Amino acid sequence: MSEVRDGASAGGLRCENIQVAFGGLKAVAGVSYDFKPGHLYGLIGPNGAGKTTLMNALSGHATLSGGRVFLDNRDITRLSVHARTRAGLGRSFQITKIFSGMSVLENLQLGAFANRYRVQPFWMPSSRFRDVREDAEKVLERVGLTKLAHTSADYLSHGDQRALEVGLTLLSDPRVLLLDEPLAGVGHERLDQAIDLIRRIVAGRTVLLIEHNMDVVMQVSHEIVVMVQGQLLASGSPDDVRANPAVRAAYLGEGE
Ligand SMILES: Nc1ncnc2c1ncn2[C@@H]1O[C@H](COP(=O)(O)OP(=O)(O)OP(=O)(O)O)[C@@H](O)[C@H]1O
Repeated sequence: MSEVRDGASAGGLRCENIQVAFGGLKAVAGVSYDFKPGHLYGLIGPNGAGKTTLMNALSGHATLSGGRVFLDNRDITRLSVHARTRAGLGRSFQITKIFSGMSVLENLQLGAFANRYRVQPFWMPSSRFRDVREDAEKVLERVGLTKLAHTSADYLSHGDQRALEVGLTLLSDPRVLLLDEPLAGVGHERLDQAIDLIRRIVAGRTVLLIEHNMDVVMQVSHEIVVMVQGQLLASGSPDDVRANPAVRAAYLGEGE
């Protein structure tokens, strides 16, 4: 487990009675939680439990049928995705948002440009802007992709694609980071490296991580939050959650 950085005063994310429905299906059925600054929360639960939908609700990608979201005690429920990003909330996706046909660095420059100027001018390469280039290069190094800067994103391994994806999220330097399966598809032999990367980039940020690999999520999280059928079943330290009979019955015991 990584240390909680002292002085991480900003980055509190709180949700109250979040509800998201798809037709008659209550994908998230009243979730309230207080995510404390600088802590890493592993969000786990069986397939279809509502984890991604809850993340979408927090990031503004899902329409709420009820509830409120607060970032540092500011009500952000009605803010757009972009306004939430500007307020300090970053989000990565399960399905990669990388542009094919562009290099790793070009992807980051495009993201950095959109982040700073909110539009991409089609008449001028974003690499011409020094601030954009610097933002991109800083992130490139942080996610360990410097050597692959000029490689086409199409030829990256799954692990490097995930690293680029996380890098795109880091461009806005979010205080709160929502990571949806950032290790999906990463080969066993690259897993330790990928975990190291996650640990490095999340230091000092508030993080909500969806991760299906139980060993990984128990290893990196300060606290585990368990969802089942759109609701919170339990939360607590990895050891407490692992030992919780209700969690074992509903989830961890699956397939045993
Ligand atoms: N856009 C959508 N339209 C209709 N139903 C949806 C939509 N998105 C999710 N659902 C449904 O909502 C429920 C919760 O889905 P969600 O993807 O949030 O679960 P999850 O816990 O993230 O699952 P997984 O671990 O498989 O990714 C599921 O029954 C899913 O089929």
